[in-house]
Amino acid sequence: MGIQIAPSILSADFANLERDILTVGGADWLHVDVMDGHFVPNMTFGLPVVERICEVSPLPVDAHLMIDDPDRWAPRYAEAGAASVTFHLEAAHDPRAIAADLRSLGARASCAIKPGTPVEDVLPLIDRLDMVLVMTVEPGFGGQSFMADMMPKLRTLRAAAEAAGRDLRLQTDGGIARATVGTVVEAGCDVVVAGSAIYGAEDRAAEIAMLRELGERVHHHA
Ligand SMILES: O=C(CO)[C@H](O)[C@H](O)COP(=O)(O)O
Ligand SMILES: [Fe+2]
Repeated sequence: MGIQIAPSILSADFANLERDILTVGGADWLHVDVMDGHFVPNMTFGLPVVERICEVSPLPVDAHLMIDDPDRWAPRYAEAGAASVTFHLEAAHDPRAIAADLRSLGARASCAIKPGTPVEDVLPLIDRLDMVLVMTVEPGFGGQSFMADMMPKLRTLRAAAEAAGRDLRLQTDGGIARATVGTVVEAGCDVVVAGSAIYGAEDRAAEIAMLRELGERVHHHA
């Protein structure tokens, strides 16, 4: 299996979302950041907008929910059409129940941890999850610097998934660009989110291809 690229529309032009969604069609997922102004100090959009994004996107939608009360809201994003739904462990009351709800709605279940959250907190859940997101910035904003000190979390998760015989995807989000994609893939990441690196590029399709190539080079040797 190769690596997957997930452009984050946080760095798109929100007045021209459909146009900007269509410029990243060569990727694998469309990464959609939902922020509620409570769990993170920033707001984006909610269910009605994500529902329309799912209708116009040629790529499967990877919803990253930076919101309080995912127990209540995460299943709604699966119903809205997201193929993968990531909730934050720090906000979840019953993460196992959320994961089960998402899967029963036909979505992939994914759990994210913030930089300050130990990887040990998510390890007991990996048999219920399709993906774990290791944040490589504090969630809330695009364009921040990559935190290389999160790489041990990826190594621990990759080893635990292998030991359990689990086909677990590992995603990283925040500060990923040409200079850092090899670092995350080498540590075990196979789903790479990039916002400013892709949307800030003059040729977005070429940037996606470049990130994929740089990641694959490391992936095959890892
Ligand atoms: O979840 C996020 C921020 O909380 C975004 O997905 C992330 O910001 C991507 O942007 P960049 O690649 O510019 O760091
Ligand atoms: Fe994100």
